[in-house]
Amino acid sequence: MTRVKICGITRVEDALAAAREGAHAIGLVFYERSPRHVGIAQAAQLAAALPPFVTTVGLFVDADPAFVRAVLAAVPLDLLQFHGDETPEYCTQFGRPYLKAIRVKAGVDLLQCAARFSTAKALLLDAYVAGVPGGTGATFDWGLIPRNLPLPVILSGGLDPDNVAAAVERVRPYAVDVSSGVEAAKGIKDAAKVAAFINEVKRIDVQLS
Ligand SMILES: O=C(O)c1ccccc1N[C@@H]1O[C@H](COP(=O)(O)O)[C@@H](O)[C@H]1O
Repeated sequence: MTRVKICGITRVEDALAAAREGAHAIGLVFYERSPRHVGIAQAAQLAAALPPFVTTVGLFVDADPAFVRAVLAAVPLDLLQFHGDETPEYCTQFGRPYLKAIRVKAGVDLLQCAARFSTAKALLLDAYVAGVPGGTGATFDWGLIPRNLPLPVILSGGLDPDNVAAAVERVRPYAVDVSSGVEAAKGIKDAAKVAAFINEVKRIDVQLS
């Protein structure tokens, strides 16, 4: 079963709609320059609104460790997502499970990345776009992903209801992650697109089983 994370949630109704449609995780963006950025109080409300068994992921980009600790003290995050140039030592200092995002472009050695971030729960593979850390809606060449990565792969970068089935069929990731591809506007999810995205993942899973 391919898990689904819906990232960049800013409204309780969007969190509930994602959970209702079967999302396994939601992502809260603690990166001030993102149009999907949430404050600590808002994030606490979003996390509290979720039903059980939906994972709450906190996304950070090269954040001050004191800020990450402040978020952790106020918001019950299940998993941390580090989406910048963080080192393994930085990522492990919080004593929490984490995902390490790698922005993929030609020449990147993902086997080396997996060895470097062996303490991560998974590698989250996103498209490299110069000057923007993520949430770009850009895809990358899925052929750059080795078949024998020793960590689970969470595929992201420009996924949407129209391409996610092809992505799952090609990459066979542990999970897929989407932000802009299911939005009505930046930070506002489109419930119909979220439903279509998750249904496409379920459909291709059945077809591949
Ligand atoms: O969503 C954001 O605004 C964001 C900002 C900074 C870093 C990462 C961000 N989102 C993550 O980017 C990828 C791909 O997003 P998209 O589907 O292409 O829009 C995804 O992992 C989001 O979690």
